[in-house]
Order: sequence, then structure tokens, then C-alpha cells
Amino acid sequence: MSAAPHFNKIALIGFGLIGGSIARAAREQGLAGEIVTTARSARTRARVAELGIVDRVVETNVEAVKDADLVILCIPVGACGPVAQEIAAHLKPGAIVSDVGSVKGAIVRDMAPHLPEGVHFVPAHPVAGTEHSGPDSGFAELFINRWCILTPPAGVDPGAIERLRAFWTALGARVEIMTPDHHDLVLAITSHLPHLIAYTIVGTADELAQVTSSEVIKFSAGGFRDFTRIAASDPTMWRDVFLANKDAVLEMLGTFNEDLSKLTRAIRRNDGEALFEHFTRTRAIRRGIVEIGQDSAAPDFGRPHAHLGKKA
Ligand SMILES: NC(=O)C1=CN([C@@H]2O[C@H](COP(=O)(O)OP(=O)(O)OC[C@H]3O[C@@H](n4cnc5c(N)ncnc54)[C@H](O)[C@@H]3O)[C@@H](O)[C@H]2O)C=CC1
Ligand SMILES: O=C(O)C(=O)Cc1ccc(O)cc1
Repeated sequence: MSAAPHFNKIALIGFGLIGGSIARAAREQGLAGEIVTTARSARTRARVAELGIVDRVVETNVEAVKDADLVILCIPVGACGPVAQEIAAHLKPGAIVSDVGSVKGAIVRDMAPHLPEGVHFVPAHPVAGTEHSGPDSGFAELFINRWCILTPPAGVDPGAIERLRAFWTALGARVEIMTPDHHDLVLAITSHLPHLIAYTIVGTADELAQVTSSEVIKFSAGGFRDFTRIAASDPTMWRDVFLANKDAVLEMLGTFNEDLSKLTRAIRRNDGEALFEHFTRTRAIRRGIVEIGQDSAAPDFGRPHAHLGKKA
């Protein structure tokens, strides 16, 4: 494993769940001489300054990236293209420019054309998070034992990729490299579709509750309760994810709808055998995930997010 890297200046564009977690972890691990972040509103800047995690919080993205060796965009996917355009002329030659967006193809298409020769563009996606957002939601342990996927475009300096890999490794993550398109297909089924299903089912239950004046929320135990957590995720972030990963999500939705139809038919036909077989197969999949230690969103750190580490 490569040694922990050191950057003279890290610039974080956006200080929400992910930016705030990177700042906390990078500071704890001593990965930066200086960490500078942006926050758009005066209120958030005041709160970030009060938290005391970063060295400076500034108003403009241009000011933040000046002389930075590592620039990470920690903002909604749809904002990355315009911000890349805004900062392009102010980036230090040799700087590594990265992001944390949940979609990668659109990020590469939106950001790459703006970035000048001489900066190293290495997109990244830490596959770790919660339903919370904003400057208070981050925590240093978020990335421990979670994957971080890098999707460097062809021709990017291998040294820059290795430096970013070492950065994420130092934050506790396991790093894997893949193409943006492969990333988007895999994440469409493992992350994006589950969020869409949660948004759907919570909305459906709410409508039903209103129409029937029934106690859906009161009796929301077990499965439904888990869906409400996911469906509480940030609306701006998820709007951008579905618009940016439209093709892969629609492809996975097509397959999902076919499989849902098969289960619907099995119920209608009282086909207990088909239902039992299907549930047995999915139970084995879950048990396989648990065995290889991929079951929890984060270990139990005894903090407000501890529920994420709960074992089944
Ligand atoms: N929330 C999660 O669980 C995860 C999120 N991601 C990705 O991380 C990125 C950030 O998400 P979070 O930290 O959760 O969001 P957040 O809502 O907690 O923070 C986003 C920050 O970006 C700022 N921002 C929004 N538009 C901006 C713009 N045009 N210019 C400058 N700043 C802007 C907001 O003011 C806020 O401070 C997203 O791209 C998301 O897809 C990746 C992994 C997990
Ligand atoms: O809160 C949860 O369960 C998540 O799934 C968090 C999450 C959201 C978006 C990502 O791109 C990665 C992880």
C-alpha cells in the first residue's frame, strides 16, 4: 500500500455531507498543509468557521482553488460542469482536480472540456453516505472500509491517479478503478434504483394514507421504515443523479419491471413455489454480502449515524 500523501493545499468546493467528511478525515490524518472550502451562503460560511475543521472558508470557488494541489468538487452532479468552467482558468498547473459525484459519465462529459492542459482530472465516487446533508452532517469515519471508485479518462498521468488513490486509502477507503460507463451501470442497480424505489413507495404509502385516512406512518415498522430513511435523502442531489444517469437507470428499470411482473404473476396464480424459490435465492445473496463484510453503510461509531452499522 502506498504511503499517505501530503498536499500543501486542498480546496473543497462545497462543505456538505461529503465535503465535510473529507475535511474532517483529511485533517485527522494530516493529509494537507491547508484545507480551504467554499460555502455559498453567509450563514453556512459562519457555521463552517464555527466548526473549526478547515483552515479557511471563502466565498468564491475561484478564490478557493488558487494554488491548491488538490481540488475536489463536493457538490451536486448537475453543478459540476458550470463550476469546472468557472475555476478552469484559476487552477494551478499540475493540480489534481476531482469530484465525488454519484454519476461518472456525465461528470466526465461536463467537466473535462473545460479543464486546461496541465491539470490532472481524476473523477471519484466514494460509495458511502447517509440521508443527511449540510455542514453538520459529515463525520471523519464515513469512508472507512467503504469503496471509492476512480474513473480516470484515458491518458491521465498515472502518478496523479496513484496520489488520489493514496489519498482515499488514507481516508480509510478501498479504491477501485473502472470506466465511467461501467460505474454508471453498476451504480444504477445498486444505488440509484433502490433510491427511486424508496422515493416511490413512501410517496405511494403517503397518498394511500391520505385517501384512506389510515395509520400508515404510525405502523411503519421494518421494511417501510428503512425506505423512509432512504427517501429522506437530498432532493437536489437525487434529481441530478437521475437526470445524469438517465440511460442506465431506464435500462435497469426495464429489467426491474419485468422481474416485478413475474412476481406479480406468481402472487396472482398462487404460485407459492415460484415465490419461495425467489425469496430463497435473494436470502442467499444477502448472506453472501454479509459474509464478505459489505452489509453495512458504516461501522458503528457510537454516533448519530450508528444505525447505519446495524447488522441484520
Ligand atoms: N449524500 C450521499 O450519501 C453521497 C453523495 N455523493 C455525492 O456527493 C456530492 C455532494 O453531496 P452531499 O455532500 O451529500 O451534498 P450536501 O447537500 O450535503 O452538500 C452539497 C454542498 O454543495 C453546495 N453547492 C450546491 N451547488 C453548488 C454550486 N453550484 N457551487 C458551489 N457549491 C454548491 C451546497 O451549498 C452544499 O454545501 C453529490 O454529487 C453526490 O452525488 C456521493 C456519495 C454519497
Ligand atoms: O444512505 C444510504 O444508504 C446511501 O446509499 C448513501 C449513498 C448515496 C449516494 C451514493 O452515491 C453513495 C451512497
